[in-house]
Amino acid sequence: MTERLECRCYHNCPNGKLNSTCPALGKCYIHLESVSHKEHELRAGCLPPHKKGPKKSNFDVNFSFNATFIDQCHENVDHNDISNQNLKLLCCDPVKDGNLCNDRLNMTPEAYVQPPIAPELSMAIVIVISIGATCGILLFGTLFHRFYESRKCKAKANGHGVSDFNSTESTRLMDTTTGSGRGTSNLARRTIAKDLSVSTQDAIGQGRFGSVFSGTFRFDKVAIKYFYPQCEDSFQNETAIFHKPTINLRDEHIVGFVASDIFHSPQGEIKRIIVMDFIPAGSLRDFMSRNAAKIDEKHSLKMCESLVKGVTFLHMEINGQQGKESIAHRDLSNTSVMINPNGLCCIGDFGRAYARPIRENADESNQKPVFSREPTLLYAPPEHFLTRDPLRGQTFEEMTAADVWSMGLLLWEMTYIVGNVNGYIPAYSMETGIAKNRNFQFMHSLHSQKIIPQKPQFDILYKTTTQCLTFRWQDRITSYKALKSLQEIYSKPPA
Ligand SMILES: Nc1ncnc2c1ncn2[C@@H]1O[C@H](COP(=O)(O)OP(=O)(O)OP(=O)(O)O)[C@@H](O)[C@H]1O
Repeated sequence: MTERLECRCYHNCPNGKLNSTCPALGKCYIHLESVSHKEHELRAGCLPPHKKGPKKSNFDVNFSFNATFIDQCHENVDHNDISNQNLKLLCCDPVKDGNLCNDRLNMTPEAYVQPPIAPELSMAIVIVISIGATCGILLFGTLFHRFYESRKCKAKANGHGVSDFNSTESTRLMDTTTGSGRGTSNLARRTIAKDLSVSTQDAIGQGRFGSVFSGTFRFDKVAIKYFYPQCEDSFQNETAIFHKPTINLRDEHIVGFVASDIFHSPQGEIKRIIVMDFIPAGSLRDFMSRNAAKIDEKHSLKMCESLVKGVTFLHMEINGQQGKESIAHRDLSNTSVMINPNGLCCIGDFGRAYARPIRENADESNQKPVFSREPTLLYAPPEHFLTRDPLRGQTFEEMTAADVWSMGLLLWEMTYIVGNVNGYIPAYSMETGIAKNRNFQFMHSLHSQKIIPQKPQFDILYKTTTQCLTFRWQDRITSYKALKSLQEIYSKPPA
């Protein structure tokens, strides 16, 4: 009785089993394919009997195996046909080599060869890389442009290149109106647009970051600040502060925020506006320049107290539903403080402000991000020029101490004006002369001399003022302490 010969089969058995045997009609094979460096797939099974003739012989489809492999196991095989270098096939003849001969075939995987990339795939990779490179160049270009624009903004902020009111920028802003002459014309076309009207004639002033117009919003008189396109970060910062749900800045000492908006002008330019309460008397500088002779001791003290109250309110963290985060203003000056109809100070311009999140630890080492916008140099504290590393962020305590310095200079201005026949004298004017000279280098050399403004005639607040004007920020009193000192002074009966 002749023995019925079989081959070992893995993954390719006629009975569908994983590991079994199959009837050996021809040769037995093992087949190892390396899928990667680590993964190798072993198959084994029976090949159909070899037939001479066309390469792709009609063998039993039950084996579902590629005819190319059959040829490799017979004498007429062309081994150069094997295109896949990660594939190895060995055969044995069960008639000569014995039953289940492929069990004894030994095959180890060879070093995995990275298969060549198909031309379509390489084309796809080339396209993806080209698109990526183009996007990268465009992105770089955009970033460079924005960096350049923000440098321009900073240059303006430092007092270089601030155009006067007939500048191109102003003209462009005016172009956004219908230009119908007197009367109002609608500027904003979206969200707040239907309620806002502004006249081309009603320009109030111009700062480093935008131009201010007066207008009406839902029948209330408002001031509308149009930010220069390159000063987007100031607009974003101010808008973010007023829109933060954790900050409620409704207070008599803060300029009321009405709305902010971004829209396209009819010329397609992007306009960023902040609408705020209109303050008829304008800034502290405007008010003191126009009313120097009228400011007496009583009014001076009221103005000083209201400023200190405003700064204390900003610095204070208030818990509860109507609470607020601690805010450092970081750009207090004679133009960011306004004078309300009661003749009291209210603080505006939050383009450089920083709000400390309520739960944040007051840890001094907790450095805040560096802001690109420069403060108003005259009111910036000495450390801004002498010791600060511009690449290093500040702690929140340094920021509030900087506010206290600026507040000290404003207290000095509001007391120095009393009885001063020369009218309004901004801080350090005697020392720095013409305003145009006040660049960074100038302020650096001024503060290197450790000069603080001289004692005014009306000197009741001078002690508190000097406690705000210490050269080491760590030695300055807090705004709250300044408020307490002022209230103590006011409570004393006149001598
Ligand atoms: N809410 C307002 N009501 C009335 N006038 C305002 C109001 N806000 C600003 N102004 C006027 O517009 C001027 C320009 O204000 P803006 O805030 O643009 O710049 P600034 O504070 O003067 O200077 P900078 O922004 O460069 O520090 C002010 O000096 C003030 O006269």
